[in-house]
Amino acid sequence: ATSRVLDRRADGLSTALLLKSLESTPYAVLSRGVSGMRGQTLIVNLPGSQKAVDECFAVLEPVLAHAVKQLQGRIVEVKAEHVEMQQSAHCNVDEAVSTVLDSVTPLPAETVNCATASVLGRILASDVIAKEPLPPFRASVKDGYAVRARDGAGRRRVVDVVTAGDESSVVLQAHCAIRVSTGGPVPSGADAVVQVEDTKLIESSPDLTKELVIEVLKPPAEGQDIRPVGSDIALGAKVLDAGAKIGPCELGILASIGCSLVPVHKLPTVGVASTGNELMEPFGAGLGGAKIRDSNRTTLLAMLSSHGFPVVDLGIIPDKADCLVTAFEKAIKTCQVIVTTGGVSMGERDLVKQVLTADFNATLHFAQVRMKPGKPTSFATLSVANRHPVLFFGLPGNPVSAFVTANLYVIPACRRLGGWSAPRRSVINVKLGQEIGLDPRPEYHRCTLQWPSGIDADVLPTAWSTGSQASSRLLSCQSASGLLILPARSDSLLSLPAGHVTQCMLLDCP
Ligand SMILES: Nc1nc2c(c(=O)[nH]1)N[C@H]1C(S)=C(S)[C@@H](COP(=O)(O)OP(=O)(O)OC[C@H]3O[C@@H](n4cnc5c(N)ncnc54)[C@H](O)[C@@H]3O)O[C@H]1N2
Ligand code: MOO
Repeated sequence: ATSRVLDRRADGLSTALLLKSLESTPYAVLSRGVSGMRGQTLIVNLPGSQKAVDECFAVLEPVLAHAVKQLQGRIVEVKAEHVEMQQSAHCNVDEAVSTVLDSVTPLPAETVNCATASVLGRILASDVIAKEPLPPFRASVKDGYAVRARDGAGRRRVVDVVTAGDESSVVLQAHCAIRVSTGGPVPSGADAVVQVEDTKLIESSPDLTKELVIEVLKPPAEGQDIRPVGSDIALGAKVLDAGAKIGPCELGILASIGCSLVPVHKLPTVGVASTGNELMEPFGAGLGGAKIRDSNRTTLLAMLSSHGFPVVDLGIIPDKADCLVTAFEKAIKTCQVIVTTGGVSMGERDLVKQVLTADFNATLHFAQVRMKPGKPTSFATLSVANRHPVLFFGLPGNPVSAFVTANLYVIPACRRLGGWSAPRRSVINVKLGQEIGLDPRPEYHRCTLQWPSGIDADVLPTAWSTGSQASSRLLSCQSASGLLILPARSDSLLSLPAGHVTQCMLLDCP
């Protein structure tokens, strides 16, 4: 009977009540209770016995207030509660990175002309097949003489000279030789090249400008010092795999077979904004009042550019909801990734998450990570019609926290969008050069690395702390080549001793 009066069923609620009842009696499977809404009224069927009602009500009670707000359309409060719930759920760094990467798929491919635009660092979206062989002709490996192997050792008449870039019109006859140079074509009729060191000049022209007769000192083998057509790259061979990153050599391979148009994954455009009423432009006039210079935007724009991603400077956004809304609306039009710093912690002006969830209906995936620095790091995705979802990183305002979390989350996410199959930062083992005290949170401790000299494979790089690790002290990142991944302090582990082997995320290589 209840089903007939419901506008909308709430089967999750009925299932939760059923599971509770099943703890007491297997007959609960026979329950026909339903739940749902009619207008602004929540209707719930509870079981018959008083004991069962008590048990089921205990399940209902914690969600009742939230359900009523939802029914009454108090959307802002409902969203704030969602944010709060997600905030209270700390995740660890690995879970957070996985959450980010699991919600990102590579951007589609575009064809780029590498003769006119840079494709360095881009990821190939499909295999590259050679449409030309290399070498395109039989090429000599040596400076010497093209000969017929079956003529053996002995004297040869020099009938022509071919330098690299030239072709000979002469077809080589028995007991003749044609002078060839490294990389030049081997004339037809010849099946071996004898390097000049294995020959002796017997006779020159009277003016000494031409070689007339030489002697081959050792009998040549067929094919000797000749690179057959396609011996380096065969026609139709796969030269680069989909997923390969284009570096200098890959670019050279494309050049060597004349492949100018390459399908690569698009790069995300990353917008970077700083939020905070206290911020002023960094390189402007002198400071006044309680203002500070905005350094985060400079750091993050430089970091993203140095990783090859196109960036948009979204400026400084004041701590006002309508300013954030306007700035995000504009940024969403051009950026696949939006990075803000500041305004994600517990302050009354920390509005970023509320604006994203309440005004943009973004999905907030996490808002707290068990790490130092970077605890209030937030990640949300926004669905946009007919487009890749927009990724939103609300990084903490502290300059070190912003730097570390951008390295940990933003760079891998941008890489995955750009087609990287293994976008995480590289982690290696290092040996501590000094004792390092532990923080109550797992810490990403900035360090310099001293690389071992010599060839002892067992010697690890030695890591040295960059000093005070305060989240506000950007000097701790200066010259840092890695982040030591340190465990949280416990009663039994207050510090790690010098010589301890620990993991280190490398900052100055992939
Ligand atoms: N009650 C609590 N307060 C704070 C908590 C907490 O859990 N409970 N967490 C602390 C942690 S950890 C961090 S990290 C910060 C992050 O807070 P926000 O992301 O909200 O950042 P702001 O409060 O806006 O700024 C923090 C700090 O950084 C300076 N800042 C901000 N933007 C810039 C910039 N673009 N360039 C240079 N410096 C910047 C800002 O002036 C503040 O000093 O919250 C703690 N508080
Ligand atoms: O986590 Mo905060 O980033 O310590 O400073």
